[in-house]
Amino acid sequence: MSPAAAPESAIESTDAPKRAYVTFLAGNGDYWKGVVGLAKGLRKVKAAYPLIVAVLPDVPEDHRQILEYQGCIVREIEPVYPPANQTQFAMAYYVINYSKLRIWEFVEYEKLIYLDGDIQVFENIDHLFEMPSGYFYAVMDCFCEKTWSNSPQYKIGYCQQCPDKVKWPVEEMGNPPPLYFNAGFFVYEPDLFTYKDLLETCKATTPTLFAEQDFLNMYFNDIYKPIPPIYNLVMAMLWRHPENIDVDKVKVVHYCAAGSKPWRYTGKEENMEREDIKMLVKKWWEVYEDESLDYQNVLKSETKQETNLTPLISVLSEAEVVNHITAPSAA
Ligand SMILES: O=c1ccn([C@@H]2O[C@H](COP(=O)(O)OP(=O)(O)O[C@H]3O[C@H](CO)[C@H](O)[C@H](O)[C@H]3O)[C@@H](O)[C@H]2O)c(=O)[nH]1
Ligand SMILES: O[C@H]1[C@H](O)[C@@H](O)[C@H](O)[C@@H](O)[C@H]1O
Ligand SMILES: [Mn+2]
Repeated sequence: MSPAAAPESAIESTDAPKRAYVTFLAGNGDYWKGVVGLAKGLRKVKAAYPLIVAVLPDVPEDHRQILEYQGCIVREIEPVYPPANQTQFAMAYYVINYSKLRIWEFVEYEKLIYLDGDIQVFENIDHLFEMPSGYFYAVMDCFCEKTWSNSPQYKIGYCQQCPDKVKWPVEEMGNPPPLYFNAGFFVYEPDLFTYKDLLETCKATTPTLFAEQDFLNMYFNDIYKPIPPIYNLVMAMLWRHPENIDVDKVKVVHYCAAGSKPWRYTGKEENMEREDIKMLVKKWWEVYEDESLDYQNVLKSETKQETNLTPLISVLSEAEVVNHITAPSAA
């Protein structure tokens, strides 16, 4: 059995709607470590669905092999570039993220949950697939960090996380901006019409500060439904809006604050010496380093269990009591 094929076969054996988790990987840097951590985290919480990694052509073969070894389904996607000579309006660092739009093409899946590679899942979130279809689900962002300093929200001191603290100046500026989500985590439905329309609309849209995140916010504004911050803890929430967060209830952590990526963490950057941050970085490392969560080790221990059960199963099936379905657990 090839390591990459197993998770898919696990769900092919049922009539359940096809679902998966999906992340995105670009370049030959160290983000693959985040993806390995994520694959192991999903396994730890016994996610029922596999992890697809949408990779750009510049991801080296040895990194792809590591991901397959971890049970991921690796799928190459073509890069998407925003209109030429307009890229100076978006942060260069974010430009590759437009390629994320390709994941609307994965129509053999009915519903997918997208997660950034710098996200970790600490509790099972399969139930999010059960939310009504027809919407785009994601967590509301926070506007208080310096990354937002060029935005009107930041200049006014307005944040949608506490809209009554500094009120939006309706008289001068009109209605407050629509709710805005962080695009590191979302629940969506792939669809070819939407896919083509996303690409065409993107071509005709001037890139802005947060690149595809701004674009997705604009595009899905009508069907956006906020979900609680426990499904994508944007780290700055811990010091900007502690009253909105109960860190013990958080299921999904997004290591997005400057200096917080666990595999690069030094503790030197602003806020990084906080106890809650240290604790979350430590929790990420515990998953990443846990060899019992390596896909190959999980396969081996499952095979062992099956071998132990074989005599009992064959007696039972002779009596036509059981149907022996050998579907390995997913992810
Ligand atoms: O060299 C890189 C850079 C990024 N990525 C992938 O792209 C994702 C997004 O990059 P970051 O996580 O570093 O970015 P942030 O979390 O700071 O960015 C946020 O804003 C971005 C705007 O482009 C995206 O919307 C992103 O999903 C959202 O979480 C990564 O997780 C990873 O999956 C790579 O694979 N290699
Ligand atoms: O996508 C960005 C990014 O993740 C930043 O680190 C964060 O400050 C923002 O709130 C977010 O919108
Ligand atoms: Mn991220």
